[in-house]
Amino acid sequence: MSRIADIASTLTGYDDAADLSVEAVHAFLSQLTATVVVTQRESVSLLDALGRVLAEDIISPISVPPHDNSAMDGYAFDGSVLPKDAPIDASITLRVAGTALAGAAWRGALGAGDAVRIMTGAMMPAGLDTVIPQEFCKVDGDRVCFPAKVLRRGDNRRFAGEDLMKGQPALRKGERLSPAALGMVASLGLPGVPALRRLRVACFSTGDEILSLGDAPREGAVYDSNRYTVIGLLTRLGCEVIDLGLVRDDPATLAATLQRAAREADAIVTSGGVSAGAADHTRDVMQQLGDMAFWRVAMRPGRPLAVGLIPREASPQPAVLFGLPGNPVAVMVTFLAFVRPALLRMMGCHEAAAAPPPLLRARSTSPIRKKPGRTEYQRGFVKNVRGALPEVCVASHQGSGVLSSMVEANGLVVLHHDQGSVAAGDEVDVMMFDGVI
Ligand SMILES: Nc1nc2c(c(=O)[nH]1)N[C@H]1C(S)=C(S)[C@@H](COP(=O)(O)OP(=O)(O)OC[C@H]3O[C@@H](n4cnc5c(N)ncnc54)[C@H](O)[C@@H]3O)O[C@H]1N2
Ligand code: MOO
Repeated sequence: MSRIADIASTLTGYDDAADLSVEAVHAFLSQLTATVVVTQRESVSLLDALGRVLAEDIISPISVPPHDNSAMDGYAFDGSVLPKDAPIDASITLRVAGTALAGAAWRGALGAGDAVRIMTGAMMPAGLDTVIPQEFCKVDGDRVCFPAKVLRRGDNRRFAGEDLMKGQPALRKGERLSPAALGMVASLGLPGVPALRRLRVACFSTGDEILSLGDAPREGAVYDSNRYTVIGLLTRLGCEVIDLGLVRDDPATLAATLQRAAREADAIVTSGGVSAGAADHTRDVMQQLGDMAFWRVAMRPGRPLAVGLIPREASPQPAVLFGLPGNPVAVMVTFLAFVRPALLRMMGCHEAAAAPPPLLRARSTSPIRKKPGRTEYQRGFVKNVRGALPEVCVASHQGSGVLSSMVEANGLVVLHHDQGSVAAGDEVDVMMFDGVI
C-alpha cells in the first residue's frame, strides 16, 4: 500500500470522494510529517540563531543570577529588625556601614542593625536580606531613616538561580529560538547553540497565464504574485528557500522541475494547477512522479489541495509536496492552515512550538453569512476596545483572488466547520497574523 493510502486508512471517516474537513487534513498531515523530520545538526552562533530549532536540550552551566542581589537602588538591611506590630507611623533608623555596587560587592564587617547602601544588581552583603528603596529614605550623615510599615522582610531581594538553576534544563530540544530565548542563552554565557539544519523548501508557480516580473503585460495574463508570497512565508518560518521560478504548463518541464525540487529540498510548495481544470498538466505530472492525494477540503478559500511524497534518489526520505491552489488568498490561507504547522514539525519543533498560535476572541462589528459544513477564513481587522473584547471588522471583499484585503487585514476570522452565520456583536475566533506572517 502507498504511504498516503496507508495513512488515509488509519483516519476514521476519511473519504476523499467527499470534501475533507480541515481537522481531517490536520490529522493526516501530522502523521505524514512524523516520519520526515530533519535530524542533521550544526553549531550556530547566537547572532544567527533567531528562529533556529534546538537540536538538544540546553542545560544551564551556571545559575542566573549567579548571586543573591538587590532589585532596587536603596539600602540593604537585616529584615529581622522590622517590628511586627508597629504603629502606622513607626520608623526605623539604621547606620550605613558602606556601599555595594553592581559588580563590586561590599565585604566589610557589619554591626547589628547596620545597613549597606546598595545598587540594583549588586550582590547582597552576607547576613542582609531586605532592601528599602531609596525614595522612602531620609539620610542624615551615616544614618538612614525610613517608615517601618512600607515593606516586609525579604522584599526587593533577588535570589541566586531564581531565573535559571545550574544543572537544570533551560531550553528544550525542538524549541524555536525567539528573541527572548536568544537572550536567555546569552545569559548563560553560551556563544552558540546546537541547531537542526534548516529545512530546505523548494517552491515554484505554475500556469501558462502567469507572467514573470519584467515580462510585458499580455492579454489574459497576470503576474506571478504567489511565488513572492510563498517565499515570504517560508522565509518568516526560517526555511532555506530554493526558488525554482515559474514553470510553464508543459509536462516535461513540470516533471524536470519537480524532480529537481525533490533532489534539492525536503519539502516542495507549488501553486496552481491542482483543481480539475482541463488545461492543467500539473496534477498528472505530480501523480506520475509521486504518491499523491488530491483533495477538496471543506474550507473557503482553499478548496483544492494536493499533498504527496516525491521519492528522492539520494535519500530514503521522500520530499513532501504541498500543491496549493492558484488563487493568491487561497495560497496564503492553505499555507497558514496546513503547510506552516506541517513544516514546523518537519523542522524538528516540539509539539508546543509547532502548535498553531492561540486564537483571539473578538466581537464582529457586522453580520457574517456562513454555511455550516465547512471552515471559512475571512480577512478582518482587529482593534482594541477599552474595557471590552477587541472588535473585528471583516473586509467587504473576500474574493480568493483579492490580495488587497489580505494586505489590509491583521488577522483571519475563523468560522469553524459546524458554525452558522454570525450576527453583529457576536463573538468570533481570530487567527492573528502578528508573529505568524
Ligand atoms: N469546476 C471547478 N472549478 C474550480 C474549483 C472547483 O472546485 N471546481 N475550485 C476553484 C478554486 S476554489 C480554486 S482556488 C481554483 C484553484 O485552481 P488551481 O489550483 O488549478 O489554480 P489555477 O486554475 O491554476 O489558478 C487559479 C487562479 O489563480 C491565479 N493564479 C495562479 N497562479 C498564480 C500566481 N502564481 N500568481 C498570481 N495568480 C495566480 C490564476 O490566474 C487563476 O485566476 O480553482 C477554482 N475552480
Ligand atoms: O481555493 Mo479557492 O477559492 O477556495 O480560492
